[in-house]
Amino acid sequence: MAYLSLKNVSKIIKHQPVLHEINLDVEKGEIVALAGENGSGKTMLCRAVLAFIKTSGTITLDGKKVVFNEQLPVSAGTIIETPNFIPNYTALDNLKYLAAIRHQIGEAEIIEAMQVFGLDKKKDQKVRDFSLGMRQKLAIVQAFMEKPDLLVLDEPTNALDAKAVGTFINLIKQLQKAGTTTLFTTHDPQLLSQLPDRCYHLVDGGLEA
Ligand SMILES: Nc1ncnc2c1ncn2[C@@H]1O[C@H](COP(=O)(O)OP(=O)(O)OP(=O)(O)O)[C@@H](O)[C@H]1O
Repeated sequence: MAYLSLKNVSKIIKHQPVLHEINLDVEKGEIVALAGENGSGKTMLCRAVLAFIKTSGTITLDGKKVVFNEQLPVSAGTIIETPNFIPNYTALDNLKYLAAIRHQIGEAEIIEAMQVFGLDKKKDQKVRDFSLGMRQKLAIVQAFMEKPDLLVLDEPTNALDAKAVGTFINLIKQLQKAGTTTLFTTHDPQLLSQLPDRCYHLVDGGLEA
């Protein structure tokens, strides 16, 4: 069985099908991209995999069922839409606050993760003074800093400059070598051509290879 498996996953909101009979298998360590027009269902699909929304059909991770609103069977790092940080906290304190939920990593590991985008130099700056791109980099750092088994990243390179997109591509490929599985959405043709092992298009809630 595939590491991440979706079987006939559908979601209807207000009589409108937003996900339609989605079947998708992702092997452990694969990098899979979801592309598609605005409103085609990419974010919904990410939310379904993360158990944030109730769907019909079956989603499994590592052979275990994903159940709405319950803890996922594997560790997951996520970016879903606009990253939410506490504006009056520094970048480092925001990450420490998040890391305190699982108690898996300490300050040294957090700062090491921040170094990927050079954010260690900005660690004592309050997030309210961060640019959009800096916030996005911080969102990527919070997603991978605990080295989760699965990354589900909704438009991870939004607001990133070309150099930072390159850094992101290298990062995800490095994590892949360590066994991380990544599902991400994007509108960025550069990212689509350079990063994923496989790419799917969503059209009106349906998946096309
Ligand atoms: N709370 C909601 N109530 C009703 N419809 C919703 C709700 N949230 C999302 N939708 C609808 O679900 C569909 C899929 O939305 P989704 O956010 O997954 O699109 P997307 O592919 O991520 O788009 P984008 O590229 O703009 O981020 C859209 O038609 C949207 O209007």
